[in-house]
Amino acid sequence: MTVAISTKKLYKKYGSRFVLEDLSLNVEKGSIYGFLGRNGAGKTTTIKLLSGLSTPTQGQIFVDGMDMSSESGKIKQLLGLVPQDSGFYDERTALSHMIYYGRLKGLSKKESLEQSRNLLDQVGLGNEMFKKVAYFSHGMKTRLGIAQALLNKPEVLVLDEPTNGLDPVGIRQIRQILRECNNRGITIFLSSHNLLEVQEICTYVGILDKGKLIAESAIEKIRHLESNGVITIGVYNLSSEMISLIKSLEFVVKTELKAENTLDIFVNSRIDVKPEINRLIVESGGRVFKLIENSLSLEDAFLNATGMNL
Ligand SMILES: Nc1ncnc2c1ncn2[C@@H]1O[C@H](COP(=O)(O)OP(=O)(O)OP(=O)(O)O)[C@@H](O)[C@H]1O
Repeated sequence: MTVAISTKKLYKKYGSRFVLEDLSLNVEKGSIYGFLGRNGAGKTTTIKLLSGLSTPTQGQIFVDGMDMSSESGKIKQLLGLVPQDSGFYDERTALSHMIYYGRLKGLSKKESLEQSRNLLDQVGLGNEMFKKVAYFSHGMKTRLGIAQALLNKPEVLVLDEPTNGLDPVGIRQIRQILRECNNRGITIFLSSHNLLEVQEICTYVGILDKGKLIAESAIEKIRHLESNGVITIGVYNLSSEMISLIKSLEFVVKTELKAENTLDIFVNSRIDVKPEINRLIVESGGRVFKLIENSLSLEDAFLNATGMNL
């Protein structure tokens, strides 16, 4: 794969405490990479390192093949950052804000005006460009932050929890904007603790837990980390012997008793194993009243991977 961002054995220490340890991640060019982790896992710390706002205690960062330690200036040119709290000047209009940042990024007056107008249109703020930022909603500010990051045509867009605190309409707007950016070839790296969000938009996911990358993969594979489906079986006369028999099946990862006679069976198999489970129960004298299969959500995969549901 062609790599847009990679880190090699990255460590970050605050005081005597490591908040990132041995972090080696690879973001494929053209992908939408979801960087998933709980509060305090180290997502913002990583984003600051990737965008050159902070330096690692140890390890290396490469963006588009360039080493951050020696070429951070060039990297900053091709990377657009949307931090969690973009500092906007309340008294400026959206357009004057954009032009100001365009100039800071080295664009000429004309280029800056042209790009600013186009980008504000792209993020749905075309009709609000003469409004002061002070009157913007949280969602509008997030969209303005994205427009700002897109000035000077970055190849990679890095966003720190872009949908945090937004309502469903705001979330959908951001998702749409990011998809359009990605369709134009921009690689997207976004952090989130919202599993559904990541599942909805990302093609790749890395799961960060207490400063360590515990999984990184195409989203479909993460979903299949331990089990790729949950089969719920209801048996009128479910017994502990029947549960033991089910547990002994090769493709069964674990079981969870939901109610007196209902069992969730986490399976890892590419073929439909319901008939085999049904046969086993019936042959042991069980009277089955329900047998359904649900695919495992990313949340379940995440909880499995972090061991939080044990
Ligand atoms: N400047 C700092 N000095 C000391 N500790 C810090 C500093 N910045 C972050 N930390 C600590 O590093 C850990 C990781 O923080 P970070 O903000 O990267 O997590 P996060 O995954 O982005 O969390 P959240 O989802 O809450 O934003 C936390 O324990 C935090 O308290």
